[in-house]
Amino acid sequence: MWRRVASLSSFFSSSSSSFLPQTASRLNAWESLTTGIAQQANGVIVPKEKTPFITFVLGGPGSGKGTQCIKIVETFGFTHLSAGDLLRREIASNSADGAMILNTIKEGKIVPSQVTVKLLQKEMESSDSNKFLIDGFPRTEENRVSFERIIGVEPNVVLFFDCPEEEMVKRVLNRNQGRVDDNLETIKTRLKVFEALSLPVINYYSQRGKLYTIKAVGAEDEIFEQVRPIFTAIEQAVA
Ligand SMILES: Nc1ncnc2c1ncn2[C@@H]1O[C@H](COP(=O)(O)OP(=O)(O)OP(=O)(O)O)[C@@H](O)[C@H]1O
Ligand SMILES: Nc1ccn([C@@H]2O[C@H](COP(=O)(O)O)[C@@H](O)[C@H]2O)c(=O)n1
Ligand SMILES: [Mg+2]
Repeated sequence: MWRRVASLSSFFSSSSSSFLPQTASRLNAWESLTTGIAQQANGVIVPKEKTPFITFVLGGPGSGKGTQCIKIVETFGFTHLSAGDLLRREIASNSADGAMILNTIKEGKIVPSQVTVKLLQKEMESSDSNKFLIDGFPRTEENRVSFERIIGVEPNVVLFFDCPEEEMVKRVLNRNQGRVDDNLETIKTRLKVFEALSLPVINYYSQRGKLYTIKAVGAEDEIFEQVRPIFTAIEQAVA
C-alpha cells in the first residue's frame, strides 16, 4: 500500500538553469512517493516490499556529479550508483560487452540503454538499500524510457548540476584519473552529446516538476550547501 505524505513544496524555492528555457519546478512529493518498482510474480504485478527512493543525478561532463554524490552519501546515507563507473567495471571485468563499451566511452557516445539499465538493475536488486543516487543516468530519452520499462519506476527527484562549458572542460582536463575519455577530442563529443541528447531529458523532468537545478560553480562545499536542503526536506517528509 502506498502512503501519502505532506507536500514538500514549501521547503523548496524554484531554481533556474542557464541551459533550460523554463524554471525548474517544485518537488511533487505526492507523485514522487507514490511511484515504485513493481515485480512480476505468477503473472501478477505486486509492489516491492519497500518502495525505493530514487534520485537521478544529471549534468554535463565534469559538472561535479560524482563529487557531490560522495557528499550526499556521507551526509544522508544514500547508495551511489554511477552508470559510468558500472560501465567501466564491465570493461575491467572483460565481459562480453566490454570492448563495445570501451569503444563507445572512448568516442564519448552513449552505450545502448539495455546494457546500462541491466547493470543498474543488478545493483539495485542486490542492494539492501532503499534510497539510490543514480549518477550520470539517464543520458538520453532512450535511457529514460528503457529504465522505466525495465525497472518499472520513475525517479522521485532529479538533480541537475548546471555548469558552464569552459569550467567543465577545465575540470575534466585536470581530473587526472586516467580516464580514456578525459581528453579534448572526446570532451568535445561528450559536450555535444550532452546538449543534443541529455538536455531534453533534463527538460522532461523539469516539466514533470521533479527537477532541482544546482549552480555548480564555486567551491565544492558551497555547492553542497545548495544540495543539503533538498535532502534534509526529503528526510523530514519521509520520516
Ligand atoms: N566545485 C568544484 N570546483 C573545482 N573542481 C571540482 C569541483 N567539483 C568537482 N571538481 C573536480 O572536477 C573534476 C570532475 O568532477 P566529477 O568527477 O565529480 O564530475 P562528474 O560530473 O562526475 O564528471 P563525469 O560526468 O565526467 O563523470 C574532478 O577532478 C573533481 O575533483
Ligand atoms: N547512462 C550512461 C552513462 C555513461 N555512459 C558512458 O560512460 C561515459 C562516462 O560516463 P560518466 O558519467 O562517468 O562521465 C559517458 O561519456 C558515456 O560514454 C553511457 O553510455 N550511458
Ligand atoms: Mg562522474
